[in-house]
Amino acid sequence: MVTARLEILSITRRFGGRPVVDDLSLEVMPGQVTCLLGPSGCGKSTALRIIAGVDRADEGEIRIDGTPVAGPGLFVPPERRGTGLMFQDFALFPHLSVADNIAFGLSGTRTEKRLRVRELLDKVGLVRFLGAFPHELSGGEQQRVALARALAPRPKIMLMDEPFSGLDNRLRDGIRDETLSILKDEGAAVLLVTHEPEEAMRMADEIALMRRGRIVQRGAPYNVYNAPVDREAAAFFSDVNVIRGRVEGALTDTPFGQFLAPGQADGTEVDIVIRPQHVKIDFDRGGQGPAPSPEHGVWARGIVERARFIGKDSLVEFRMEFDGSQMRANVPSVFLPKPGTPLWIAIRRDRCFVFPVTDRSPARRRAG
Ligand SMILES: Nc1ncnc2c1ncn2[C@@H]1O[C@H](COP(=O)(O)OP(=O)(O)OP(=O)(O)O)[C@@H](O)[C@H]1O
Repeated sequence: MVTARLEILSITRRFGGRPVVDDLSLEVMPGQVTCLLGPSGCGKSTALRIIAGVDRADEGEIRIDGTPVAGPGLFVPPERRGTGLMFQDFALFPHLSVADNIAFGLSGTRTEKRLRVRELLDKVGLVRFLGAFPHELSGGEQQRVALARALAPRPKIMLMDEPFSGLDNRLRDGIRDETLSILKDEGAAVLLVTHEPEEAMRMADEIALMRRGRIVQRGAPYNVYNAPVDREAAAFFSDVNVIRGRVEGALTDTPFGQFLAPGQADGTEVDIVIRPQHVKIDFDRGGQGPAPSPEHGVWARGIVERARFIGKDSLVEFRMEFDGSQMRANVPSVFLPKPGTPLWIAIRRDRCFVFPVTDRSPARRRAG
């Protein structure tokens, strides 16, 4: 069995008595990218800072290649942990050339250093900037130099905190892909902190979804997106429709007919959650209903309240005839029906998630 490069064992960090990182455990294997994903303030950066060794946990242990580097009575300083760091403000040293910036943390002979700098600049496609100074480079180019600098000493673990957030939107996708391929090439274990689900899905082999200091779900991006643990996890990745119902005999009534709520006791309130991109719509055909198409699922009638153009899609909002609840559909080809238009809406049961309502579930939105 391959040993995990990075093992985080039950770390807790409190500020003013409040646990900001709360009994968090995680491991990252060599060559794997794990994204610590969560909303602002959930404790991601604090966790990363503890792993880097720039902060200390109150409890728990950290191991690198099986060797403890932090734990009760033990603290290995950051520079001896063999980790590469890349933070949001990846400031390069302004008075050093690109080559000297990259060579900064390197040991070895001058020739060895020169070769490594050259190899990395080749990887990030910036050999021509070898002698340039940071202010002569664009934001994207500086970011690539920062990556080269972090990778230069061949860290076994790369810790990255929102490394792309300072970049222009148009640059970001390209640089993310390029960074990913360089990281894979170097074989480092990567832990990347982000609050953007798209970034995590694009970069990660594994997503660790974090909330209020804890990891609530871990898995491949596909699984975390398609099998969320609860309503909040589903809603973190996209806007969601929520149909609230009460269970009677393992069934709950919805505008789309009865839904199974297996394992839920009578009287339990449940939320049926579906993403707007999984909602289909069809015309009313003079009151005759939609054309039968079992692949689209179960149908219900709604009245258009609003339709908005949102780039390549449009977002259509409905009020359901059944109970006045609201639903939204993302329609891929731009389609802007007028308010008041009756339309049919279909959802597939296998695209819906059913969760019992908890104290934290906001109430269903109602029209009017
Ligand atoms: N040194 C500190 N002293 C007191 N509170 C702190 C300290 N560092 C962080 N916190 C608090 O801990 C919480 C988590 O902060 P952290 O930066 O880890 O969150 P985050 O998930 O990385 O958020 P963001 O994405 O906004 O950076 C916040 O409420 C923050 O105010």
